[in-house]
Amino acid sequence: NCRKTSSRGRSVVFCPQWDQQPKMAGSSVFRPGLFNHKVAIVTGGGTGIGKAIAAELLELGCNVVISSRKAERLEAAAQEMRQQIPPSSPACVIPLPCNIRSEDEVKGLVSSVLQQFGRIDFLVNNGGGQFSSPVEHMSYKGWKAVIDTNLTGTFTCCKEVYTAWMKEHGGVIVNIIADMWKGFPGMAHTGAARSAVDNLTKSLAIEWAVSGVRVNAVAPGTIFSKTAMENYKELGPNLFKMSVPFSPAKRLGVPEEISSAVCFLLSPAASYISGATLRIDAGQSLYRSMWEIPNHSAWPKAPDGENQEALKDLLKPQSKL
Ligand SMILES: CCCCCCCCCCC/C=C/C(=O)SCCNC(=O)CCNC(=O)[C@H](O)C(C)(C)COP(=O)(O)OP(=O)(O)OC[C@H]1O[C@@H](n2cnc3c(N)ncnc32)[C@H](O)[C@@H]1OP(=O)(O)O
Ligand SMILES: NC(=O)C1=CN([C@@H]2O[C@H](COP(=O)(O)OP(=O)(O)OC[C@H]3O[C@@H](n4cnc5c(N)ncnc54)[C@H](OP(=O)(O)O)[C@@H]3O)[C@@H](O)[C@H]2O)C=CC1
Repeated sequence: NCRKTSSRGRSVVFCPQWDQQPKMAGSSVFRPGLFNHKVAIVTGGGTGIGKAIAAELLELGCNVVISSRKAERLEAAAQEMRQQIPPSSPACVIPLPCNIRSEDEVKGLVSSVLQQFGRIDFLVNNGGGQFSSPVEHMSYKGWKAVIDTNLTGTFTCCKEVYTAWMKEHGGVIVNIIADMWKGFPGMAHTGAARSAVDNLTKSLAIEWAVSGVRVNAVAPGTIFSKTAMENYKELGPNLFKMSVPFSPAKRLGVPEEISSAVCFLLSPAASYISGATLRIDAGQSLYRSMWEIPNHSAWPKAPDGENQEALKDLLKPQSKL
């Protein structure tokens, strides 16, 4: 009963929940059954943002494969999500462990999904992460772990899903990246990887248009979840608390604010959108950097001349300018 007729006689979709403020966690604003019989792989689908994406897809009737390294946590998340599926829904959720850093494991994941479901309509590359460290203290191994996960892992998942299914049948891919638009001091490895995925998204959107595959990215601002916070160990609570003033919203985002955008990009409502990156950050990327630069005199001096003299005058304690 979401369908209404507009004044021009067109059938439009109207969901009463759209009037609700705010959106309820665990309740999609999209039409129930929107993704009935579709099949999605959500990497990192057992925690945080990925779990919210998987739950919203399930609510919309999609069969969802959640995948990440830790099998037990994945199974527990799947059990929890199963409790929310109404008996009338055709949807199901299954956990399939896979480390996206391993090409063989990704190949295994894709072939298991095709064996079990016979199709893959959606791929959400959400699995990933990083640790905080200035570059000078970052080891080669640490840099590589982050690049292998966020960049190469995304490449591998995209390539395997495309060659095994989407090349012949079409599909939609959404890559989760980050707010790296001003660089990412303190987490330069992830900034470099996510920026590369932003570019990869555009290349794939063009290369795979011929197969009817749409490829987009979502760049979240600072999104709070317990698992995201725990990743940073004892630094976690402070990192997330410290981030609040840097959001124009003056609050952090939550995973459900990312999942609705991902569902939009996967849906027919986005049928003409490809190669785009949607920033979901309340404007954070347009605002202040969190990286403090202390006062210093290390910068190279400006060239001598009349402008430099005038500038010195301006900066004198009792300048008349
Ligand atoms: C001062 C900072 C200013 C920045 C402001 C921050 C604002 C708040 C944050 C907002 C943005 C949030 C973004 C998010 O993405 S939140 C989600 C976080 N979730 C995750 O990151 C989950 C997944 N993460 C991981 O699995 C790991 O972080 C990692 C990708 C690194 C993989 O780890 P894994 O344990 O699987 O890898 P390895 O065992 O192979 O280790 C490889 C080497 O990596 C180095 N390393 C790993 N962790 C650390 C660490 N905490 N500190 C320093 N170095 C680290 C290390 O060299 C590892 O090798 P060794 O163990 O042999 O030394
Ligand atoms: N929270 C935030 O503020 C932001 C998050 N992001 C990104 O969004 C995504 C989700 O993060 P979020 O939900 O917040 O944090 P979480 O830590 O809850 O999620 C990270 C997920 O990625 C999985 N993962 C990590 N490494 C691998 C791997 N090698 N293979 C497969 N799965 C892996 C983890 O599962 P497991 O350990 O079982 O493998 C976990 O489920 C991440 O890519 C994150 O970096 C981007 C911008 C901001």
